[in-house]
Amino acid sequence: MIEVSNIVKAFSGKEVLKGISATFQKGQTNLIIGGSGTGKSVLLKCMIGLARPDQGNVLYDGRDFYNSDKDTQQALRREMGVLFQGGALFDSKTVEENVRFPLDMLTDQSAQEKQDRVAFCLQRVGLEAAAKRMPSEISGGMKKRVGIARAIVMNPIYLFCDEPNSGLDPLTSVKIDELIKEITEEYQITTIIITHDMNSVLEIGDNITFLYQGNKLWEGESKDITRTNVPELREFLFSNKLLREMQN
Ligand SMILES: Nc1ncnc2c1ncn2[C@@H]1O[C@H](COP(=O)(O)OP(=O)(O)OP(=O)(O)O)[C@@H](O)[C@H]1O
Repeated sequence: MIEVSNIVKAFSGKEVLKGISATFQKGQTNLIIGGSGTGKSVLLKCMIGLARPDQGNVLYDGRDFYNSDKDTQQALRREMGVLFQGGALFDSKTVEENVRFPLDMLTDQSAQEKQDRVAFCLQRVGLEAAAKRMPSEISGGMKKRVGIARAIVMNPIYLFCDEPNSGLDPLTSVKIDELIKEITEEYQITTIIITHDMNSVLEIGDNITFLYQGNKLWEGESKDITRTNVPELREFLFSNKLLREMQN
């Protein structure tokens, strides 16, 4: 479980997060949604230690990230897997080298142990046959799968995904969503996903946090979201034609 409490963050005097509190449960896909520039990525950066909040705390199963010493922060970081927007693969490395990279950097595992773990993760995302290929030789959906395999290679307790569906066709998006949800449930990971994808909101939103101009305006499950009375959330949701038609 991750708890953020009263997170405030400003850049050059402009507050982009105005006191965000939320709880993200283990074994659930927790979505953060909201319009452009509303603070989703900054919140994610505050959670993973890439941007220090001006106020507030981030607790990882009770462990306070910003009030810990450097060694504890380092240990917590190793418990986090991150799927970056666009995949962030190394173009000059093969698929399996990309997945192995965190093991090379952060562990002293033997070559055999690493090979076994990489093979397991590639098999888990259905990419065992692509191990020797270069990122330039695989599709966008496959690249996301490589990113997921790399994000789970260290056996994370917490998984962060920044727009995992960006640039994918609807069918591939659904498959990526299903894979992230399966992995979350199978390994009981606390997963946080930033998304703009309405299908994800409806299909895998165990818990949804809606941000608007740096404030949290709504939190709940996907089954309740379309019945919301929050005007900003309604406007956000029903700018989507399909949802508008479902309403009628
Ligand atoms: N390093 C920074 N320096 C100054 N301003 C920043 C910085 N990072 C983010 N911001 C500002 O903070 C606000 C929130 O940005 P953020 O990237 O969190 O938005 P977002 O909700 O993730 O949007 P999008 O969906 O478009 O990615 C924006 O106004 C952005 O310009």
